[in-house]
Amino acid sequence: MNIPIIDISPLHSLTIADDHSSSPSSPAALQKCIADLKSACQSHGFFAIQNHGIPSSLITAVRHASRDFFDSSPDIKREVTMSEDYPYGYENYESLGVMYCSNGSGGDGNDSSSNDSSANRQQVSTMIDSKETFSIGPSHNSSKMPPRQFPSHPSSFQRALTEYYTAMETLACTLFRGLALALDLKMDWFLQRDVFDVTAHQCALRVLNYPPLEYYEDADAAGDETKNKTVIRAGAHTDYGALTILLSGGPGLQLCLDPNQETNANNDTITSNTNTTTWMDVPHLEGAFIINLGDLMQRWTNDRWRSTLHRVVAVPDDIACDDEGHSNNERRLIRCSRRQSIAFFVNMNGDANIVPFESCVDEKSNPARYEAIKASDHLMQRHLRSMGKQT
Ligand SMILES: O=C(O)CCC(=O)C(=O)O
Ligand SMILES: [Fe+2]
Repeated sequence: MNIPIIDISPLHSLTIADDHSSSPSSPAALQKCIADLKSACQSHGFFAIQNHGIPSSLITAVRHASRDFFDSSPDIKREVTMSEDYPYGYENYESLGVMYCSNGSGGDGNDSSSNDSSANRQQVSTMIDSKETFSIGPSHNSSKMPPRQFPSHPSSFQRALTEYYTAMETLACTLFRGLALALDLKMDWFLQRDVFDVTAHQCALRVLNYPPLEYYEDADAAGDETKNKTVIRAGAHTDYGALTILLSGGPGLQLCLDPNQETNANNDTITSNTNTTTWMDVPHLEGAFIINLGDLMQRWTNDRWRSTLHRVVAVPDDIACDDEGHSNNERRLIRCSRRQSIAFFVNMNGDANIVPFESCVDEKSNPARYEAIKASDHLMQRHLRSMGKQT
């Protein structure tokens, strides 16, 4: 089983057709694209997109600028940090990571949205797991978010992130047209001024850096799924907003296929039997973006579309023998290279009123499961919950 790969070129011509400067792509190609989107949103809430229109030069520029930033001195990196007043900037998560046997376990237990019961996990050793991120918010004042701040170095950082952010806004609009049609809404439904407006949305761009890591594994564990250690780089979680446009930094992203993952968009009724938790590898496809739906979209669609639990695990890139006498096949040194990802979290206008879509509600057979909520209140609720503060 794999996530679907969807060619979104028909959505671009749909946009161009709007201003009558070009003929739309064939109706059949558009219909297939919409049907593929609908099916992916209902089944996994995850899909890859091709022909997205983002120039590879822009992607390379952000990758390089972000690598140079994370390679800078701690002083530079801490010039702009996340605080109560500024929910963006630099964050360094140095938590005590824990390795588990992969006997159906998952999650690092650090994330409040992780749904594992620790009773069923077998801890085999501990290690320091680290991840650094830098985020920016919208540039416009009417988003009610604080103005953007950048570190003084590298000089290319501000420009690369700013340009990438703008390109992602455009891609989000293109995707929203397709998603609206998949929900039997008018093509520009999501792009209304009081729903997702380029002068009022609260999208966030985050560059992520997972440093390289090394650990030992018993030689007899190699190839044995029940003995292999699973090293978690980002704990199991769902994303909060409408959708995420992810440029993955290599293999390691996994989504939860657990049929017992009973979750709603508030994430407050998650249950999971860890013995049956199944994680599916999301393939790393060079040149494609991974799209995953967030909790807000699940809420909006009255649980018809899915915000799926996902995590990042370390994937060994080579297995070397320890040069300190552990080459006798007792222990193997596992090396995992650095991972750099770029996530664009598509959040609606703060004031957007999120009421389950009529097309997803039936008074008798499938009544609305959620009250109306302002998009900014939903984000705040999810944020507070992730910090362990119930709302
Ligand atoms: O690093 C990745 O590829 C995934 C990151 C992620 O899921 C997130 O930041 O929400
Ligand atoms: Fe995520």
